[in-house]
Amino acid sequence: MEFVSSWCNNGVLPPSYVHPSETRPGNLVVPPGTSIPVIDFAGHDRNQIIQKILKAGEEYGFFQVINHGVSETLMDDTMDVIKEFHAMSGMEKQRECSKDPNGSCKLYTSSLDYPAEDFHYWRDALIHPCNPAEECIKFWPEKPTRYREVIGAYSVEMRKLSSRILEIICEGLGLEKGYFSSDLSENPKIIINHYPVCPDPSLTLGLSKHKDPTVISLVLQGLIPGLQVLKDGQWISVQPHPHAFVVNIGYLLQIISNGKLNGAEHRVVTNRNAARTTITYFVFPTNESLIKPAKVLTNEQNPPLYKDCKFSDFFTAFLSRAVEPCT
Ligand SMILES: O=C(O)CCC(=O)C(=O)O
Ligand SMILES: [Fe+2]
Repeated sequence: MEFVSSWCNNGVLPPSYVHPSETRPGNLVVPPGTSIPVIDFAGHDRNQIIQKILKAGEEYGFFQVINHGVSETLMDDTMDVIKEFHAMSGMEKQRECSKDPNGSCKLYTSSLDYPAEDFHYWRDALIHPCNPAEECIKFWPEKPTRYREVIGAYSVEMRKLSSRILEIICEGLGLEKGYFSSDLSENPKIIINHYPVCPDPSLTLGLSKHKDPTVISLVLQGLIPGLQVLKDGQWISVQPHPHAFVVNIGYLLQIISNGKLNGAEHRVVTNRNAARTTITYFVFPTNESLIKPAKVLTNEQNPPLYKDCKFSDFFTAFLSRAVEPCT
């Protein structure tokens, strides 16, 4: 199993990457008009921001934030470092991701279960934990030389920004203060996706339709489009917005909000002219966390739509592609 980036320059899309006609993107032109809300954190008062986030979470399960307080220099440095990482040779990447005997840094191609796939995905990826920093960072890559410094600083900022967004959602949903600043957000992970230039984007995918198994996810997607969200049965593109973060309601928040917020399905299409590299901060709970609809959001008229379930069980069901775990 070789990384796509190691052989993609031969200009051929191997048959195992050609997806069936029902799931391949085909026509890559997505309908204009419906666009994912862009929320300006500096432009509104707190109540307006709460309302905008809740509305976007209900209607799209996605929104973008601008003027979020994260330094643009750090965002640019992060983009540079992740591109440099994926530009290294396969052997070098393997070596830099093998420092933990327990395998906490996972480098892979397509999905975590390549041998079981019917069709492969046009992407290489690295995922690793980022909290607590002092336990994780010593296993991260040391090449590119600034990896630990930059991704370490980036993780700190993502923890702050995700907590801020979750506090807003907490208040908007009427949950008790600090609901998410608990075991529900204690095990965040960084995932770095790389989608090389692809000879025929109409036939393949970078990532198939999925919901994230997270509370929320924060994506830095750079300037190359590729991320699409399923809205009312149609794929719409998440238009790149310089220095914005794309925020995505995960399936866990859909459960906790008892279906009020929508863990939206999304996918990634590839690009014929430009490679795309993205970094996502996944807000994950600890394995022992109990995932369940918040009590204040259920009553006789609104019975719980999901069963209580331990995060580790949810995740196992999710990986086995159970369509709606915890129902
Ligand atoms: O690369 C992207 O734009 C999104 C990646 C994503 O959806 C994921 O890693 O779950
Ligand atoms: Fe995702």
